[in-house]
Amino acid sequence: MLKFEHVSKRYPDAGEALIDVSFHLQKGEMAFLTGRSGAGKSTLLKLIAMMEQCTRGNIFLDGQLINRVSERKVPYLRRGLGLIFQDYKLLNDRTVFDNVALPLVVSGYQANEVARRVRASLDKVGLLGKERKYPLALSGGEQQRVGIARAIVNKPKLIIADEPTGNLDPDLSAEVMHMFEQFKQVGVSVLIATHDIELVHVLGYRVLTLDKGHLVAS
Ligand SMILES: Nc1ncnc2c1ncn2[C@@H]1O[C@H](COP(=O)(O)OP(=O)(O)OP(=O)(O)O)[C@@H](O)[C@H]1O
Repeated sequence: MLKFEHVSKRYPDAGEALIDVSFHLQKGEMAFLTGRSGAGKSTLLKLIAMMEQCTRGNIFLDGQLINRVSERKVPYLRRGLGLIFQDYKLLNDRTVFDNVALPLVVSGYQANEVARRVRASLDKVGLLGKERKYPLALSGGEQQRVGIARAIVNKPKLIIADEPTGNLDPDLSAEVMHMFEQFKQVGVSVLIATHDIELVHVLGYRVLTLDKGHLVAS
């Protein structure tokens, strides 16, 4: 599903953020990405999200080479990805429904299909009754679930999450992880960057560890 082959990334005027990173994440596999601050976790996720380009190596997403794709193709390829962020990145002047609907509207879906899919996504994260609320009227855990509903509404094959539980207490973090496990069970691959070593060990999934840009455990 996701394959890194000897991937390196150097930012202009900065050192190497990733050095010769290779790994393969299978369909329906869930893994954590850990490492100290500055180890390169966010950089690795940005390469997958096509927000940055690697300087060496190849990255395959579902068999397609995604480094060096033309700008025109990026929105199309991103539809196969669900992106989740620590700070939710919701539009606070739009309702929960509109936030979740956004990727579908951008993709040009008909209104009735949008409504059907948004409700299905909100149902999966347990927020069906909150469609008309605005994000700031929700708790942090609920806002993150809106972010998750938005990430899955396009039925992605791979979910990547950058510190998704960073702002949540342990109970809510466990709840969010449980949701990821449910996606995994229906064949979605999930890669989660986190500092929360305790949570990683409790759950017992594969751990990819970065140290100063090198993948030291996978
Ligand atoms: N846009 C950028 N321009 C220049 N250097 C950058 C940029 N983004 C990251 N870096 C550098 O690349 C290295 C890896 O950073 P990255 O953000 O990927 O690490 P991280 O493991 O996600 O850290 P954190 O846990 O603090 O988010 C760091 O040395 C950082 O300063």
